[in-house]
Amino acid sequence: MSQPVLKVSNIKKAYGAIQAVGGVSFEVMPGEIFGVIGPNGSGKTTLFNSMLGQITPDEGKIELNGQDVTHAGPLELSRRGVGRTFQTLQVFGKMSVRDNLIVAAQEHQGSMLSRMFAPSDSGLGAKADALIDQFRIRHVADKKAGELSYGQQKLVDIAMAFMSEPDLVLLDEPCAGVNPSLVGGISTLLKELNQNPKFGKKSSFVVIEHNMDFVMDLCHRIMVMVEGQVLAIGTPEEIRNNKQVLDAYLGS
Ligand SMILES: Nc1ncnc2c1ncn2[C@@H]1O[C@H](COP(=O)(O)OP(=O)(O)OP(=O)(O)O)[C@@H](O)[C@H]1O
Repeated sequence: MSQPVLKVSNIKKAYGAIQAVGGVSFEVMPGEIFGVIGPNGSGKTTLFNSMLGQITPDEGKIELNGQDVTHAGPLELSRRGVGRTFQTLQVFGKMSVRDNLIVAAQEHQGSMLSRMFAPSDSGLGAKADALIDQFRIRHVADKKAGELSYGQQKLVDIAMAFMSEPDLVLLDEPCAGVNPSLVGGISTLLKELNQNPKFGKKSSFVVIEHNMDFVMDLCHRIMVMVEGQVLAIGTPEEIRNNKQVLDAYLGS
């Protein structure tokens, strides 16, 4: 059996008396799309921020491809192959869509100094163009990102995470604020990126999302969190039919 891309073991994080995450463990396998759901305040964001090096857990271990990254910061994690999208848009509104993608990859590649001496786009333009086609945003590639609709900006935001050819992409509410008519398109796109990656390298995804239809349709396995604990991990079918999940979350 292959090694997990991500292995999270007994992560705990408290804020004063609030145990935001109270001992969470799971594994994400290569090529897997793993969903994290749970009611507001169940600890999803705290867990995500631990995996992204933005907060240090009080206890537990996080391993990426078998390496301990529990204390790695966001930049180191990015260099080790972790891409991310944010709940709120991170695009530069005054820059073109294409330049946003190029800058996202440069951020990943190195320091300001190394970038100053690098050729203008270091071959990243071709990569940006490939993603622009895959994301079907060619018609807006030269427009300022700030002039695009929110849904289109969200697509640019997601594409930015794929510029660094990540092993693992953490998607924080990719459907938040997106017009329901676009949600199906995002799901199709993510499945396509998972099955037929543009750069010949399969990524695993961890997705936090409140839109249940989207999660059930997209994810191979889903983890349900309640009050900082794992209530269940299973396939969409198993989660849909789990009585505890229905009582604690889906049925509410
Ligand atoms: N920086 C912080 N300081 C104090 N308490 C916090 C902090 N961040 C989160 N919490 C608390 O930890 C608990 C878990 O919050 P968290 O944001 O991780 O949940 P969540 O599942 O992501 O919620 P949502 O779905 O609303 O984003 C909540 O009780 C929250 O109030």
